[in-house]
Amino acid sequence: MKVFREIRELKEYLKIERIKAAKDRKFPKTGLVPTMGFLHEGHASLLQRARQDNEIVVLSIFVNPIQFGPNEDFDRYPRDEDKDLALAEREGVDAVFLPSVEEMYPHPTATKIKVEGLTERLCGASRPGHFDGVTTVVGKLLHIVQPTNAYFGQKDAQQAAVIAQMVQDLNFDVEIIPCPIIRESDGVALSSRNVYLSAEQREAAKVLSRSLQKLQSGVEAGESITAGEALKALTEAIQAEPQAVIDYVEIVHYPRLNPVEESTILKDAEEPVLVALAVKFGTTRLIDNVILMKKGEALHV
Ligand SMILES: Nc1ncnc2c1ncn2[C@@H]1O[C@H](COP(=O)(O)OP(=O)(O)OP(=O)(O)O)[C@@H](O)[C@H]1O
Ligand SMILES: CC(C)(CO)[C@@H](O)C(=O)[O-]
Ligand code: BAL
Repeated sequence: MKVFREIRELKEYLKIERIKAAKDRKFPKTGLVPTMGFLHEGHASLLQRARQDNEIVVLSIFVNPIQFGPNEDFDRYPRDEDKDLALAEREGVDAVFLPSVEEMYPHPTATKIKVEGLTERLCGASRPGHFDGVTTVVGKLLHIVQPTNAYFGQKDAQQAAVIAQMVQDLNFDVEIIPCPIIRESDGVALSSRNVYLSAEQREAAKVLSRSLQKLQSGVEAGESITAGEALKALTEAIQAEPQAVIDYVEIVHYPRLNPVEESTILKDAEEPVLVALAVKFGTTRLIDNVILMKKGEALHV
């Protein structure tokens, strides 16, 4: 496994790998998995999917300062390079890209990529400018690596939709592959930020997946619950947990994120429905969601 800290070195490596393959009249597919590190089994699942689909797998690890707000956790975001490299090696990654902030942003960023509309709701409303930072860094990574496929987790469902929109609007030649949420055995979605939680907060955090999954199994079992009723039930369940402070609970169509009418019976919705929430436990903000779809329907971003 190769580790690159400079853009120039990574591009040179990819060029050589592609020239070598071209001699055998092959064009190797490249899969990119962008992350902020402190890797867990959620990240591993993206790497496994990338390994299945591609000849070359590139993992990027970069805690991107421009997607954090001034009062957010950029400085204390968890980092563990040795552990990350061991997980990457275990998953058969070919190249890890670990740039410094100066390498990615040698000048104050005069140029940003902004996706309008989709970024104004949900996490975009709570974290102004966040998605401009995400699309700018992902745009740069896509240009640097030129992957065939790029992999994003559905835990960040809005992020996957925003990136897919950017790729479509700006004609990036890449397939965006959404991957399912990986959860702990008690239902809590894996997240690097879970390390911030005290034992009591970690216990309380179970309310998120428990209430989302209750809704999902009800809808899948054919219950006629409306979007308005679902929103009320979810909000009440979370408010009943004293440690939890709701940032938002929303029910929208996916991937366009347009609101679902309160009177819509969820099991009859024409398009997939995203039930998404962001909830604070102390200073730690967690997100989680479920996507309600018709049986056998495939997820598109
Ligand atoms: N539990 C999970 N299941 C599937 N994918 C995940 C999971 N957690 C993170 N990912 C995906 O991994 C990629 C990198 O995410 P990131 O490094 O921010 O990890 P994270 O655990 O979500 O961290 P954070 O705690 O900052 O939200 C994103 O595409 C994200 O959606
Ligand atoms: C996609 C990403 C790596 C961009 O910094 C980040 O937002 C994340 O880890 O989900
Ligand atoms: N996984 C999303 C990155 C962030 O919260 O900044």
